[in-house]
Amino acid sequence: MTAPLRLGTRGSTLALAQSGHVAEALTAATGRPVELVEVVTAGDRSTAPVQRLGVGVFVSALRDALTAGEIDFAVHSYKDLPTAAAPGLHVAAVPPRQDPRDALVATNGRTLAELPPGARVGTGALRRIAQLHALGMQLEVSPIRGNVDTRLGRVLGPDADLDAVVLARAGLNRIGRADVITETLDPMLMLPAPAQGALAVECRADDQDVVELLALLDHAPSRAAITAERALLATLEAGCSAPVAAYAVLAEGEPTDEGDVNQEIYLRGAVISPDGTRDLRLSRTGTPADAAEIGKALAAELLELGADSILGQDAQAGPGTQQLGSTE
Ligand SMILES: NCc1[nH]cc(CCC(=O)O)c1CC(=O)O
Repeated sequence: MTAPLRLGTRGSTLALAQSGHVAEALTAATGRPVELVEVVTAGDRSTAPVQRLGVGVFVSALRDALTAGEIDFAVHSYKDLPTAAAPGLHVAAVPPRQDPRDALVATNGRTLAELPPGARVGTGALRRIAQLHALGMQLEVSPIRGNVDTRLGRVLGPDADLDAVVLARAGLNRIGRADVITETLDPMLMLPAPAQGALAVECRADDQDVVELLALLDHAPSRAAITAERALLATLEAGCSAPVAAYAVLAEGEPTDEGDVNQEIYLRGAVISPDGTRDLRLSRTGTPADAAEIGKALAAELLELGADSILGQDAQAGPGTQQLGSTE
């Protein structure tokens, strides 16, 4: 009998759901048993705002366990991965992406448009705070954090103190709570975080057996979309901490003269000041093979229009808004 592959995971409901899902898919594809190994990260132990901690805190303990050989692979929410490459590690699979959109969970079944001026909306991510302000609806946006259940409790629990929260639809789907969503937000209004809804399955780069097994779970269109979104983020990120959003979709483009089907990638990106008063949004189209170049080119266009001054403005806002990883 083959020894089970060890999959390192955080202990949160969301992480366990994601890891369990990948474990099942891998066993189905390879026949290899997978064992879950729980790893406690600094992010799980702390209650400080994620903006201050940086999302890297959720990731580093898993990466340390990988490097030390305590586990064979790990599953991350891709949007929580810093854009800097991790030495010696390799994202061997990007499984089919879940719904990347953000979702509103409001009291009394309300949609965003039904929230009155002064309504209290909770969210932790600067990207969401900025876009909520940019709507000009006089919403009172309060920073919240905690796991998905904690955040839902701010609206649905006995001690509810908010009118609504904004969360990733993918997270709610994965823990079986999509039923509480009162509106799925249009990406034109609430552009998702780069790589939202996607998973990164990571292992040691030199662990050839595991690299090959995990590659069976890779979904090329999802990887192309994430590549474009993260190239945009990485290009804008140089020392920045401002809200950056990006969303790429793959679609069938115009057929070639020979009648071949042509895949096209459509990337939309945004940089918004935290108070919502400066809001740059652009898009760009190309072929999936050029995903990274499209992301870089769109970032360059945003910088040309002044994204750097929005990013710089935010960097001067003080330690409370300093970021160490992505803005989520
Ligand atoms: N911010 C934390 C986080 N990291 C990943 C998800 C779930 C969605 C995903 O996998 O992209 C969430 C929750 C959320 O943003 O509401």
